[in-house]
Amino acid sequence: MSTNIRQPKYFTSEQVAEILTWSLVNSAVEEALIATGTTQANAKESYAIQPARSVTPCGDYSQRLLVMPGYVGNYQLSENGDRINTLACKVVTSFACNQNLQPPLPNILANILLFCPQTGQLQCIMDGTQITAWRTASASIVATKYLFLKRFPQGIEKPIKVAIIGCGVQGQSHALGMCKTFNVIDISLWNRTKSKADNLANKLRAEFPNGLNVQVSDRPQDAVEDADVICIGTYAPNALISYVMLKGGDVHINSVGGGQVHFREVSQDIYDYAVVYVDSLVSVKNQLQVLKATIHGELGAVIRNRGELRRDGRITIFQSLGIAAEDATVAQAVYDTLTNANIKTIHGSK
Ligand SMILES: NC(=O)C1=CN([C@@H]2O[C@H](COP(=O)(O)OP(=O)(O)OC[C@H]3O[C@@H](n4cnc5c(N)ncnc54)[C@H](O)[C@@H]3O)[C@@H](O)[C@H]2O)C=CC1
Ligand SMILES: O=C(O)C1=NCCCC1
Repeated sequence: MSTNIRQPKYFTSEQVAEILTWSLVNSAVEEALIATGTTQANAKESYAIQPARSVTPCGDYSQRLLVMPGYVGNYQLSENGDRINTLACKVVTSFACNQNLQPPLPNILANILLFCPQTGQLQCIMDGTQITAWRTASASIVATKYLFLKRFPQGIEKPIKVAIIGCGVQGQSHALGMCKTFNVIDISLWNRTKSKADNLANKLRAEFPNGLNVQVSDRPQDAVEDADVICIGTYAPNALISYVMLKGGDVHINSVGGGQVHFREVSQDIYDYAVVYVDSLVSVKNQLQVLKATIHGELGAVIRNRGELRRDGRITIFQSLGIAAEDATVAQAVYDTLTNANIKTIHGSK
């Protein structure tokens, strides 16, 4: 039998990295968050179908394979772009031992499979390691914009002080993304091994030579004491920050670390005072049962103006679990740029 099946393209980590910019990733991730929460095909709105990811422990829980399928329908990658559909599946491993290898490997390694949404044929496999780092920071950026900066008259122009707790892959992408996207005047870094925070500080000073004050802190409490926005992403099994460490007034926390013992890096007393939003309520059922917090709603619902933004919530937490729709829309934007398809995507500086 003759066959029209074509070989999928393969895009390396270097090819993907060439394309990634904060404006491209932020708009793709915002679309994914908006689509999440509507699961029905709908002529007017975007929607997303993303079953709970499967997790296969490989020996013990510190080594896991996660499979994250997602379909995002009827969405736009840019304001004037056509409405498109994307079918993708990220296959990602999280092996905590990788950092001890010589030379070290990232703990989290990913590939994204992108399929033709009409035929189901595999179009390409692209490295997803960079995309995971960028899209997770980007979800925190979108959360900071809608849950925090929109509270103030200056909006995204408001000068802010940021703290980064954990300067691994996520800490680095959060620091760079926050400083590229917002008016960050001060950034404080803390990491268990101080040299990692020092390295990130040097990188930030080189990248933002004017107007950004970069500090390395000896303790988490020193890093967060003046912070408006805190980004925390570690494998810590115990709380690293607690309520008394926070400044009074408005504070927003992006909590991305899952870790081996789930979701313990922010203390219970902060959850008790905070208004908590998530990326996906479906994921909460599967992954967040251990968390003793009332989940107020999905970030996407706030963006769509369907979900209420609680005005009395002076402390907000964006509890990020990571969703397939984010990987799908970013992978689509990268694919379109690399292949010149749907080319009305937005580009910007790195
Ligand atoms: N929400 C999401 O979408 C995603 C969440 N993650 C989670 O983010 C977290 C960080 O991931 P990566 O940056 O890729 O890892 P990484 O290994 O690059 O960095 C982890 C950092 O945490 C610190 N750390 C580890 N154990 C600690 C402890 N007991 N106390 C204090 N600090 C500790 C390390 O010093 C390191 O700098 C992990 O929990 C990971 O599962 C990762 C990807 C996506
Ligand atoms: O969303 C993701 O991608 C991941 N989340 C938790 C850790 C592994 C990757």
